[in-house]
Amino acid sequence: MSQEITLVEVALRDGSHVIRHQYTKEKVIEVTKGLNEAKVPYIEVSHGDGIGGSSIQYGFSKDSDIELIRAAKENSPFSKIACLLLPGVGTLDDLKEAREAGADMVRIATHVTEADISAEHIKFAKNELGMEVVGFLMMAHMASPEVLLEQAKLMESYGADVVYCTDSAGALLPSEVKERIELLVANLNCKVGFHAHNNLGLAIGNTIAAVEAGASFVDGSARSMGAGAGNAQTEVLVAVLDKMNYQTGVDLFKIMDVAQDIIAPLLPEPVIIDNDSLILGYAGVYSSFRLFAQRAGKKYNVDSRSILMELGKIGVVGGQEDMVMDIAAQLSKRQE
Ligand SMILES: CC[C@H](O)CC(=O)C(=O)O
Ligand SMILES: [Mn+2]
Repeated sequence: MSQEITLVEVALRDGSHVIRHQYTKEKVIEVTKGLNEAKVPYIEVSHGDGIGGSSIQYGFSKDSDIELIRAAKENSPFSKIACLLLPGVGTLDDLKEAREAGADMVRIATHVTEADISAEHIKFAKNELGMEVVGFLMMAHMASPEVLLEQAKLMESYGADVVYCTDSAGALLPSEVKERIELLVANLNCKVGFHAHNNLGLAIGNTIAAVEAGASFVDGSARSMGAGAGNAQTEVLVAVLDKMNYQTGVDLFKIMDVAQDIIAPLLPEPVIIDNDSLILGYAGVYSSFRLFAQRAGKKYNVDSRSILMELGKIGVVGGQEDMVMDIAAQLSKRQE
């Protein structure tokens, strides 16, 4: 019997970074309808930085998370709706509103060494709201496999149904993915998931490495619509998994149509591995910092790659977006 793999489509959340969080209800409805026809099991809908992310720090949304989640749910007879929440960015009240608007699943995201801050949110989502809950450990390349496991165990102990190894910077190599996922699968009772970024051109390869190591949840974004060089491209992933005899239940032609006819026209430019995305993966920097570095580079007349290299050197993590301008200013002074 072939193994079942559950796919989470993230173009309506990770892809929000690509359009600076300007999704409208109408666009979300169009994409959601297409994904339902393609029989995608989960669709994640939120500001790129999770519910509550609409702010001066991360960029303001056009339509609110709650409106977008409600619009998706009302047009989603098949797919379940997921949302993302970072404790400290989104609150328990935000989560309750998201649940009332129709979110079936929440992914509680923390830096890879900070799982303890997810306890309250995971327990609230699971026990008070009756949601499916995922623990999402970001920037997984910054921790050893053993530390990742220790943090994953915490999330599992709070009640997470699935724990993800999240390669936020697209910095992991296939052997490193394999090592991490194997360790998680061998030592957790809950399911294990993997989220890739394609900055080193490894998103599909790393996702396959994760699946072969035992991950049963994987993320994809149609047309690779995610931060940096995007995620594992959903339609490609569906085709490859099918050739390998894994079952996703997703209709290949229909997901290809969503990517080409609905997602591609949304993109300001095709999502490719440009110089800045490549440096994200090489230096190990959060994928959503690419656009911040480009803006800071223009403002201070500094090569955005040098900004990203410096951010990688000092180990900047999600939530420290304001550091990008500071570093650009410092580099510009050094240039003078
Ligand atoms: C919280 C923002 C971030 O984009 C989440 C994510 O997709 C990642 O860490 O890769
Ligand atoms: Mn991501």
